[in-house]
Amino acid sequence: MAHTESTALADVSALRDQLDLVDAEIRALVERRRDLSREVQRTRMLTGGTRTDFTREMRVISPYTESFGRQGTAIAMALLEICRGASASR
Ligand SMILES: O=C(O)C(=O)C[C@]1(C(=O)O)C=C[C@@H](O)C=C1
Repeated sequence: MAHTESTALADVSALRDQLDLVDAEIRALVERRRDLSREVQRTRMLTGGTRTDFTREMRVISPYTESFGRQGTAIAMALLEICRGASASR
């Protein structure tokens, strides 16, 4: 059955509501990831280690690249930057 224009607009609106919910879930997951990541970083630094572990970062990035290609790499790198904090330099 063909959609009328108003039905199509209502469908788009309902789908956008779902997208908004998914985006909110993603932001909550990023915050949770950041908290866990900072706990690991704090623990490592308390025992004399560095804030960053680039070998681990490569392992974090790899599955994102496998799933989403170049954009996956970019997502993973942005996530790591958020989780490290802007001031992290080592
Ligand atoms: O897994 C660690 O060792 C972390 O410190 C967490 C994390 C991450 O957010 O995934 C953050 C910084 C490190 O450079 C590597 C990974």
